[in-house]
Amino acid sequence: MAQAIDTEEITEKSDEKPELTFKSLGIVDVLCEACLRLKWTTPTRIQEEGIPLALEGKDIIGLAETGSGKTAAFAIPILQALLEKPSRLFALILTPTRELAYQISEQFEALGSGIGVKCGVIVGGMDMVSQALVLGKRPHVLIATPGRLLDHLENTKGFNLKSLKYLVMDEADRILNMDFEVDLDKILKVIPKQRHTYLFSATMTKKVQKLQRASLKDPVKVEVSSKYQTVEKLQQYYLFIPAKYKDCYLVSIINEMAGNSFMVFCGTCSNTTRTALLLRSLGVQAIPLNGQMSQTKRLGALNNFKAKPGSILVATDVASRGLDIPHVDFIINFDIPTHSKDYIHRVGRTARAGRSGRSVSFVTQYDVELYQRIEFLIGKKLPEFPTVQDEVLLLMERVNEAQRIAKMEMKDLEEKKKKRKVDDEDDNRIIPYKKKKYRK
Ligand SMILES: Nc1ncnc2c1ncn2[C@@H]1O[C@H](COP(=O)(O)OP(=O)(O)OP(=O)(O)O)[C@@H](O)[C@H]1O
Repeated sequence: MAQAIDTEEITEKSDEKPELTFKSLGIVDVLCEACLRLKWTTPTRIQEEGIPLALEGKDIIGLAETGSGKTAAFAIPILQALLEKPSRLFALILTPTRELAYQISEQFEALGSGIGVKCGVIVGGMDMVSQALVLGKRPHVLIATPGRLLDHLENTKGFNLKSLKYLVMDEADRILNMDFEVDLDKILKVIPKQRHTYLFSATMTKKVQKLQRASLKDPVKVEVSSKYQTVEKLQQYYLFIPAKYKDCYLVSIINEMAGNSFMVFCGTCSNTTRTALLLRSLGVQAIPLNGQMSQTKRLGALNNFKAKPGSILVATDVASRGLDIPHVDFIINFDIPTHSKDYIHRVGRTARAGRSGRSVSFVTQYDVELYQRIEFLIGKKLPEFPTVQDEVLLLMERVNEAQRIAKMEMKDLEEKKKKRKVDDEDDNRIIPYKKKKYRK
């Protein structure tokens, strides 16, 4: 009898799966401790599958849904390699937007705090002096938007691209669809062949495969989601509305769901400004974010939104990729995205790291085809968001007044902008050479 109990115990124990931890993936203690400080106890799937391969030295193409921890999937192995062979200018991370570049830098710093990692960020809109200052500090990890990066790097004294051991393209499909391909070709030529390359995104394109054939050495594909998968815990809806009532429906949903943090996506920069002004005149905390804003204003807007749960970020697709703001619980596609793939990234700003979230896409009589393309891409038919039109239209009078105020304020802003332009042109006449150089 005693014998039988023993055997049962042994069988039970050997059936147990060994606990999955960062340590069990081969991560050194100092980095495991950093993960624990961030309250990450278990690796996510892309980390579980990607990190061991990266530690073996493989090149990786990683596909995993939004909010699934791809940043750490490439950051942890790079930090571990850096710890083994400390060297300056060790890794170059390319990413499509400025906000994302700073976010990635913060994540590297949080994970690498125990090993004293130094990060530098170079983004569009920075002048040459600031860029030179960043490079002058010779960071271990350089995070950059591609832009004219290589020209700057080549012209910077003492900067040797040959020291780079790691190249990452975060949101790889987006980077490869930007206008920077010439730069990329150059970068791939200059960085030594024995570099390690990681391409990560929640969506992939043929271009990534092309690049892979052209310049990666036998990469391993780690696909833990399908190409166009949205997050399981995200409740997605559409809402069919006549174009002339759009504003009313937006205000109605925001009123009804007051207390939630929203991201409202618009198709143009000017619509983000107009919509934010309209919401503000109705007493709603709305913050615009678009690519026409200055670097300082963009970062300010984002920090403002992050610091104020319950507020509303009204943004173009400049905010659709990669931004990780855990408290976002509602996405509104006020203008339907023209590229269906952007839909996946936009709605992926909520329901991150296992949380739940909701999204609603406004579809007017002009958007039906675009919307059908989205449904086809994600492979599902979405339910309609429940609203009562009669109740929504009760807001009409207040919204009309807010529209009028927003229109006037837009006009004011445009006039101010025109005046600034004239002032700039005057400046140009005084110091034409300097201005030209800085504007490049
Ligand atoms: N192992 C983990 N356990 C718990 N949370 C994690 C873990 N790894 C990462 N996270 C958290 O998950 C969130 C999303 O991570 P990240 O921004 O890297 O996602 P992503 O896959 O790059 O998303 P996107 O495709 O939208 O860019 C972050 O807040 C991060 O802190």
